[in-house]
Parts: sequence; structure tokens; C-alpha cells
Amino acid sequence: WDVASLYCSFSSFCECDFRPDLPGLECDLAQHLAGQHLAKALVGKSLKAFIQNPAPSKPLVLSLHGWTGTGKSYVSSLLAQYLFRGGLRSPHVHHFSPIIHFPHPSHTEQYKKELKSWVQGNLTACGRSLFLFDEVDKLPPGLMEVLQPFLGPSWVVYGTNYRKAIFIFISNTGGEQINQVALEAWRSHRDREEISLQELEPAVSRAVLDNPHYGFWRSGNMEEHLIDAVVPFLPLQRHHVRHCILNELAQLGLEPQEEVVQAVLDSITYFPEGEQLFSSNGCKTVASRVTFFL
Ligand SMILES: Nc1ncnc2c1ncn2[C@@H]1O[C@H](COP(=O)(O)OP(=O)(O)OP(=O)(O)O)[C@@H](O)[C@H]1O
Repeated sequence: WDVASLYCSFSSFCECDFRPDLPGLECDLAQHLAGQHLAKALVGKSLKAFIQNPAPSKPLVLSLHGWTGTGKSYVSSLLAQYLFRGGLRSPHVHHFSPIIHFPHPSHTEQYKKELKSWVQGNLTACGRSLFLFDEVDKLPPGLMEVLQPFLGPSWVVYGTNYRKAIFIFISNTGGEQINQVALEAWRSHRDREEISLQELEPAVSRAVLDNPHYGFWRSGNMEEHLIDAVVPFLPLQRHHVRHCILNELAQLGLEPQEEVVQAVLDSITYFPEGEQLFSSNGCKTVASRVTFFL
């Protein structure tokens, strides 16, 4: 324990290195996040309500769903960047990945103890902590049970005020269902921006509950309404991938180069077989393809 965390544990005002810059986040999302009108709106709205409330009644719990490469990790890292001074490297941002942190299903009981004490210890050190769980559908079943007491509205758990924490869960579960809704909207000539959360949420929730490998399936978080927002990420079309390529070129300090843009777009595979509408891996491989074609 350093002096700062000791101070934090006695001071309800302590915000550690939590320095939220919501206008900055909104601006970055508006400029760089392609094709995700629902994610943009939902993340912005839930964060604003949560951060502006000096005494939230429960932690903020977001569940991000969608096809690979559609921006779930990207949005999470922007969140960390605009909420904490140290961004993803802040000592109060905790990132869990099944392959790295929970690789052996036979060690689940040990992982449960460790996860519970890790979350508890870090919330004691700083109530304003961000816990990021990647590939939730690949976590050992039952592991997430230990998180349940931290996600709800109780006043205090194990002597710690945890209501200012943020939990983000990421998975591909529900991705196929989201893709189907987006495809049907396109086939019936509906504007993509008309796709509403009400259309997607039931399908995503069903996919989560039906998936026996999904951590929440056993822990009951879905049923108990501990999740504040189910955030669907739509599959990306060719013009969205173009946006990602231009982002990448700008990041490299380069002007848009049409031959590179076309070469990258043409090297990507699209689905379904007939319409060739959505990028098979979203923008996941854009960075490496840009480097290749430069
Ligand atoms: N909607 C998007 N707008 C802009 N860039 C994007 C978008 N989606 C993905 N990217 C780019 O592609 C990279 C990979 O995407 P990201 O890691 O966020 O995918 P993901 O949805 O988390 O995929 P997975 O489910 O496979 O983990 C990002 O770092 C970002 O540069």
C-alpha cells in the first residue's frame, strides 16, 4: 500500500487518477469510430449519467457484443484513455483475458478466489477502478459468479464502497444475431442508423443465455439486471473499412493514398457469399494490411 491508496481508502472523495474527459471521448468516437451509431450513443449516454452522478447507486456495467474486429476493444481502450490519466497503463485499469489470466479450466476454484480478492483489493485501493473482461464467452464457466456481489446496488461489500467502479465485458456472443438483423435491414433498404437497440437487445440476451460457455449463463447477472447496457456492435461494410484505413494512414502521419485504400479494401473478404456486404474480420487486419501495401 502506498500513501495514495491508503489515503484513498479513508477518503470518499478520492478519485485516484480518474480524470474523465467526456467531450474528448465523444469527439474521438465521432471522428474515428466507424459504423457504430448504437455503441457511440449508448456508451456516451451511460458514461455521462454515471460520471455526473456524485453518488451512483451501483457500478456501471457494460456488456459489449459483436462480430470480430468491429471496435469493441477499440472503444474500451478509448474509454480507459479518456477516463484515467494513465489510460490503459493506469494502475486502476485492470484488463483480464481468458488465455492469459485463466488458461486452465481445472483451476477455476483457484481463479475464483484470486479474482475476488483482486477486485476487492483494488476497489479498496481505488473505488474508481475499471475492470475489463475480454472474451467473456471463453472464461471458465462459473468464474464470473464471484463478481456478482460487486455489480449490484448494495451499499457496501466486504467493507468496501464499490459503487463508483466500471465493469466492461466483451464477447462475440450475439454477433451472428446482430449481423442477421443488419443484413435484413440492408435487404429491406432500411437505413443502418434506423436499427434500434430494441431490435437487437432481445436477440443478444437470448444468445448470451443460450451459450453454455458464457460466464454470465451460470452467474445469473443477465437475469438480475446487473448489466446497465447491452452494447451491440454492427458488422462493418466496405465504406466503414475505408474509414478504418484512413484512420490508420492518419495515425502513421500519412495523407490518404487511394491506391493503398483500394488495395486494402480489395484484399479483404466479405460476407454473405451473395451480397459480399460485411467485412469478415471487420477492421481487425487493417493496420497490418496498410503496412503491407504502403
Ligand atoms: N468500428 C470501428 N471504427 C474504427 N476502427 C475500428 C472499428 N472496429 C475496429 N477498428 C480498428 O480495428 C482494430 C481491431 O478492432 P477491435 O480490437 O476493437 O475489434 P473487436 O471488436 O474487439 O474484435 P474481437 O471480437 O475479435 O476482439 C482496432 O484497434 C481499430 O483500429
